[in-house]
Amino acid sequence: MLGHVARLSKLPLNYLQNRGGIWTGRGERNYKVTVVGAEGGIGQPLSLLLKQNPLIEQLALHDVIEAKGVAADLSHICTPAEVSHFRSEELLEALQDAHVVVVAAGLPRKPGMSRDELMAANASVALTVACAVSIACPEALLAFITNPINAIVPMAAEFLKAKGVFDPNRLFGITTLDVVRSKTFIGKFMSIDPDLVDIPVIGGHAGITILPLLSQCYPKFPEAEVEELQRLRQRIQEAGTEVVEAKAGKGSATLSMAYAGAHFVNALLRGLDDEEDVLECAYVASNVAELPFLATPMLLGPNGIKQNLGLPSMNEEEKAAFEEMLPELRDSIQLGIRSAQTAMKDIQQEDNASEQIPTNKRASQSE
Ligand SMILES: NC(=O)c1ccc[n+]([C@@H]2O[C@H](COP(=O)([O-])OP(=O)(O)OC[C@H]3O[C@@H](n4cnc5c(N)ncnc54)[C@H](O)[C@@H]3O)[C@@H](O)[C@H]2O)c1
Ligand SMILES: O=C(O)C[C@H](O)C(=O)O
Repeated sequence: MLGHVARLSKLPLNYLQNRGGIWTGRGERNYKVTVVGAEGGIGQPLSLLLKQNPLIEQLALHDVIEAKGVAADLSHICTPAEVSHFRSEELLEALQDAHVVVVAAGLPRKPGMSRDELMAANASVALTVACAVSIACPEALLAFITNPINAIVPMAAEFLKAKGVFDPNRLFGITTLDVVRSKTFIGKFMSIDPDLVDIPVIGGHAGITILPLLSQCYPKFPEAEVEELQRLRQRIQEAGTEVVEAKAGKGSATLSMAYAGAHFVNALLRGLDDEEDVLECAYVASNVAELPFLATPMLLGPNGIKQNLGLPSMNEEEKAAFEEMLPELRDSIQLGIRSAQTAMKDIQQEDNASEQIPTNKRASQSE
């Protein structure tokens, strides 16, 4: 027991100020946040948590399912954020003037599915949002929860590039849940408050691409058997599947994801608010390693990413695990880029086809 006290006593004096409780912003600015997929398993609790964020002045809810009831319900909570709701066809209005757009729209996994298998259903959802953002609020910070994160973010980037509005500092895949889980499982392992645990999680957001760097954990691990650490890492990597299986066909993590999403959105807002030292891990466009997208720690600021802190130190075993996951991550990135290119080709073909229809027929078709 005293070993833990000794380790805790090595924490810096300002450590408590930096703890990861959800709301730590100074609340000096008022922001608009749009939640896309607000009616869903994640969207509803995420919106509940965001309604309590003092940095948010306007909380816009959008879903293809009418979000009127959820909006009315949330609007009775005695916090300043004004809640509005938008119907399926009102996405652009929902996004108008948004500072942060968080996307929780799309299908969740069922037992036995990989995240990449969700691409068939979720690519078009994510492209729709990326497209609307490029029109309504190209300067907003755009953060995807929608799976497969490893492919969705590269796809959105490719699409935004084609639209001429891609800013690598403003596009994020939210991997905070991997950090939240790491803190929780490590806290339990060390018998300490999980919020005291600080650990970088790099790579991506699926299986072995989720790489918690246990060697960089603070507080440092007690002398643990290598096998014990490997078991801990595997549990973090498979935690999503643990929830999918426990829910037995009724979806994937929603409440813990809402917590993680609300934490990440708050970090983005604190960055916009120019708060110092806002440090998070996220999956972003990157040139810190050989792959063009990677989750690493970064500092957030008024324009999104202020500084990508790059690859943390790794021990030999972690370096090997990092190398081992690169091919899988590369495949997902390519899947994303290909999906964007195919979608853009399809859109172009449709445009060309409609241009070839004589004007009088086009008019009668649109009637
Ligand atoms: N990044 C992560 O760590 C993480 C964690 C958990 C879940 N997820 C992913 O989040 C996504 C949502 O999960 P969920 O459990 O909330 O699913 P859900 O089915 O409960 O909710 C999804 C919501 O999105 C809405 N929606 C679908 N298409 C839309 C569109 N085009 N525009 C607006 N809204 C649309 C649906 O109507 C629904 O309300 C899934 O893809 C899941 O895999 C990611
Ligand atoms: O596992 C899933 O499909 C959902 C999410 O990515 C998670 O990690 O919980």
